[in-house]
Amino acid sequence: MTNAVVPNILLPVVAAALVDADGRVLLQQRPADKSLAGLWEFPGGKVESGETPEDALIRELEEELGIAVPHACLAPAAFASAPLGDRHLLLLLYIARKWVGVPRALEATVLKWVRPADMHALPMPPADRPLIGLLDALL
Ligand SMILES: Nc1nc2c([nH]c(=O)n2[C@@H]2O[C@H](COP(=O)(O)OP(=O)(O)OP(=O)(O)O)[C@@H](O)[C@H]2O)c(=O)[nH]1
Repeated sequence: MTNAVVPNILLPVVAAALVDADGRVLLQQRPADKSLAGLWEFPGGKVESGETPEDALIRELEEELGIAVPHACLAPAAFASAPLGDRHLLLLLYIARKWVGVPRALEATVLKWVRPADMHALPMPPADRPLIGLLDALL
C-alpha cells in the first residue's frame, strides 16, 4: 500500500433551516454573480480551515443575515451528499428556532419564509431536493 496524497474532494458546507413560529423556513435567493444564480437555498456556506461546522454556521449567519445564533440553538437535522463541479458536496443542515436579531438579506438578493411542502415548487440547488421531505418530517 502506498502513501499517495489523496486530493480532498469533499466540500464541507453548513446550512441552517431557521424556523419561525408558524413552521416556515427561511430561504435566500442566490445573487446573479454567483454559481447556481437565482436558486433558493438555506443560508450558510463553506466550512473554512480550522473551523468547526457550528462555528462556520454561526459566522455565515452573521455575515449573510446579521443575526446571532447561540451554539446551543443549532440542532443537527439532516445532510445531503452530491457532486458539485469537480468536488463532492457534503451539506450539513441544522435547525434553529431561536436567534437574536431580524434576518436581513446582506448577501442574497431576497429572503423568503417558506413551508417545506411549498419548497418543491421552488428552484433550489439539486443537492437540497432530498432535504425538503426530511425537513417536512422534522418540523
Ligand atoms: N449555503 C448553501 N449552499 C448550498 C446549498 N445547496 C448547495 O448546493 N450549496 C452549495 O454549497 C456551496 C456553498 O458555498 P458558499 O455559499 O460559501 O460560497 P459561494 O456561494 O461563494 O459559492 P461559489 O464559490 O460556488 O460561488 C455553494 O457551491 C452552493 O452552491 C444551500 O442550501 N445553502
